[in-house]
Amino acid sequence: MEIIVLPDPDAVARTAADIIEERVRRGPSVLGLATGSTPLGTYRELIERHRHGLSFAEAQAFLLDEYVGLPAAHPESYRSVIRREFAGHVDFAADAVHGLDGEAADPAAEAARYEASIAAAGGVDVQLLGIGTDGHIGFNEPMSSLASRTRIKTLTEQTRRDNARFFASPDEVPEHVLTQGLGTILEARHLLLLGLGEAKAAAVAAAVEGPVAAICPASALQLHPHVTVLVDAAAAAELAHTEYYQYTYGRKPAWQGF
Ligand SMILES: N[C@@H]1[C@@H](O)[C@H](O)[C@@H](COP(=O)(O)O)O[C@@H]1O
Repeated sequence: MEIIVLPDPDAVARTAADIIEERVRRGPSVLGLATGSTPLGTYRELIERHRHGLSFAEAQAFLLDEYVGLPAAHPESYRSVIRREFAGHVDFAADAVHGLDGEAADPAAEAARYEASIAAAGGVDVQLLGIGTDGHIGFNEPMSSLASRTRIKTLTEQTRRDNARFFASPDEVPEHVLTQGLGTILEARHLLLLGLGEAKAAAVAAAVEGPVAAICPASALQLHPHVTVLVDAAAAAELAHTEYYQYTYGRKPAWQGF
């Protein structure tokens, strides 16, 4: 795991975009996209680079999760959010951006279909991840099995409160979601976890320096051979070993498989 502490959210966005750009330029790629506010700067940076020639025409993308019960056209469905914040501004081919159908009559069948389509694409090359204040990734809430696959989950009250800002009222936040499982996420070849702001400091510290435990789903990343964690100074505030992370970052090329 490489932990890179950067001065501010802009530096996190630029570094995340560097990693994604490097993979996209290397040839056909499969990107794993996250929603939430954390990756928005990265998406803005990638859109800007697209305006300067970076093409996503050979890339495919898979979303991490989706609310159950929201139609695709709802402004807060994750399929809408990704189109509005990123995919709609770059040149992905038609049908290259895949999401879960939150309105599927049979959520288990939808989850199985999604797993199969990720596999058919050859798996995810770079998976972008945010982190919830409770340590969730995707919508894998605390106590999710570290081996879980794509499935329906019930949101915690805390996550519903955290996400209420995107809806007209807290009651409108769906109670259920479909999410890639921790086992699914761990199959991506490179995991890129972003943490911004002091509200994430405790979750980042638990994920990176705490024990691997279902109480902090993001701690499952410690089991993966190629993880890059990009945090701003505020989100790094509760890490105990920042001196070491800064020291190593200055001494070897970042994210290239150390
Ligand atoms: N399902 C998403 C996660 O993928 C995201 O990481 C988390 C944090 O959101 P934010 O980045 O807005 O803090 O929110 C949601 O619950």
